[in-house]
Amino acid sequence: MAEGSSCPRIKTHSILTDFDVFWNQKLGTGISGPVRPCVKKSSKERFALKCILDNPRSRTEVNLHVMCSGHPNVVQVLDVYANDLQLHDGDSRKPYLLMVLELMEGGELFDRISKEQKFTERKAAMYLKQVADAVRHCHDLNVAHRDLKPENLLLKDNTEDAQIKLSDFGFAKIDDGNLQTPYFTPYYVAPQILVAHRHQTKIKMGLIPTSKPYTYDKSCDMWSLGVILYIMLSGYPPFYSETPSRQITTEMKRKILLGDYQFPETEWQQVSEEAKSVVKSLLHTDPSCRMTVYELLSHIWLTNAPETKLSSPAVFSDKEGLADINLAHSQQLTAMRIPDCPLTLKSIAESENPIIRKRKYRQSNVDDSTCQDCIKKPTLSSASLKSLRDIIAYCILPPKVDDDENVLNDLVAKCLEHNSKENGFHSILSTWNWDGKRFDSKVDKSQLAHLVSELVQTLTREGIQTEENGVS
Ligand SMILES: Nc1ncnc2c1ncn2[C@@H]1O[C@H](COP(=O)(O)OP(=O)(O)OP(=O)(O)O)[C@@H](O)[C@H]1O
Repeated sequence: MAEGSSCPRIKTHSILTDFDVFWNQKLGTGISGPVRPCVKKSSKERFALKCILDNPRSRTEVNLHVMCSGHPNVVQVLDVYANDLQLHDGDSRKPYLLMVLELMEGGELFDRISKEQKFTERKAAMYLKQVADAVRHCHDLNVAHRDLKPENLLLKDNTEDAQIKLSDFGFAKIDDGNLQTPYFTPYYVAPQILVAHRHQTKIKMGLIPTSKPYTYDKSCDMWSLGVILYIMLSGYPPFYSETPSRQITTEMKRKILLGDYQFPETEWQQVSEEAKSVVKSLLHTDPSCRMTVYELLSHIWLTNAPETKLSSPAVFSDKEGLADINLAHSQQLTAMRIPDCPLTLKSIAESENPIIRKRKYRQSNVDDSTCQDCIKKPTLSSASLKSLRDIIAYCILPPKVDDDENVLNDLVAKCLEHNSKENGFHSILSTWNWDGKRFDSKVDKSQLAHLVSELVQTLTREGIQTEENGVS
C-alpha cells in the first residue's frame, strides 16, 4: 500500500449507521482531539473512535496503522469511515477520517505501573518484550513508528497480565531504506541520513554484509525503547532538563547526541548489569551500532530478568512528574525524527524567507532606514558558513584519507579563524577538548557533524544569512 494513497477499507457511508458514538465522552485526548467510546450496533461491542481531519498525512496514518494491525501487540483497526462532520460548535462541516479502534480499557503503561504493588525488573522485561514484539512486526513490514512513547503504549484491560498494545501511527513512515534519493542537500540534511547513506554505499561496495539492513528511522524506534526501559527501571528519564519547558533545549539535544546520561547509584544499584547493558545498547549514540529489534528480542535479559523490586511506581504516582516525563519524551522524539521535508538551499532570487526578501529589498538600493531589522542582523559571512559546512561534509562524506585526524584539525582551525566569536562553535569544540590547535580526545565524527549542522541551522534560522544563499 503506497503512503498517502487511499485505504481500501475506508467506508464512505455514515458511521452512525453502524455505530452509536458517545460524542461527549472521552477515553483520552491527543493532538488530534479526544478519542471517544462507541458501540457497534449489531454486536453491542465497545470500541474507541479516533477522529482525524482527512488529509494526505491522516491517510498515511490510517494506511500504516491498518497495515500493522493484526498483531496481538498492536491496537487493532476495526473499520475506517470517511465522513463530513461538524465536531465543534461554530465550525463548518469538515471531512474526517474516523478510525474505529479496539478498546483499550487498561489505560497507559506508566499509569498502570504507578498502581503496581510490586513492580520488578522481570515485569519491566515482560512489558518491554511485548512492545518489542510490536516493533518487530512493524519493522518487518518496513514501517518505522517514530512516536514510541509511554502515552502510545496502552493496556487491553485491568487484569494482572493484560496485553500491551502499540497505538498512534500518526508519525509512522514506510522506511524503505532508500536514502539515496538525490532530493537532499548534504549540508542541510540530518547527519544520520548521511551516515545511513554511507552505510548503504559500504553495503554496495561489499564492505559490510547486507543481512542487517540499517535505516535511521527504525533505529529511532530502538532509541525510544531504550528511553522507555530506562524510565521503567528508575522512574525518571535518562535525558532531562531541571526546568522542563515546551521546547527542547540545545543542552538537552547535546546530551542526547553525546549519550550523556548516568545510572545514579540510589536507583540503579539494585538494577542488574544485564538490564543496564540493554539500556546502553539501545541508547547507543551511533544509530548504526544501536541494537536492532531482533538483537533485543534475543537478549537473555528479556526472558531471564531477576525479580528485583523497582522504585519507579512511587515516582509515577506523582502525576505532575509523570506529565513532565511524557513531555520530555515527546520533545526528544521530535528532535530525533528526521524531518520529512529536508531543508534545501535556494538562491536568493527564489527565496520566500522574509529576511532574505528584506535583504533583496536592501540590495535594490532602498534607503536603509526603512529596513532597521536588516541593519541590526549580524551577517554570517559566506566564508564562515562554508568553513562550518566543510567540517560537516568531511565528517560525513568520503573521501577518507590516511591523515584523518590532522585533516580534521586543520579544517576546524580554519573554521575557528572565521568563527572566532561564535560561542556555539566554541562549546562544540570543548566537547572533545579542543586545545587551540587540535582535539585532545577522540572525536566522534557523526556527532561532530550533527552538532555543527545544528549550529548552522540555528544561525540561519535566527536570520543570520549568508550573502549568497537563503535557506527555506
Ligand atoms: N484504542 C483506544 N482505546 C482507549 N483509549 C485510547 C485508544 N486510542 C487512544 N486512546 C486514548 O486517547 C489518547 C490519544 O490517542 P492518540 O495518541 O492515538 O491520539 P493523537 O491525537 O494521535 O495523540 P498524540 O498527541 O500522542 O499524537 C491516548 O493517549 C489514549 O489515552
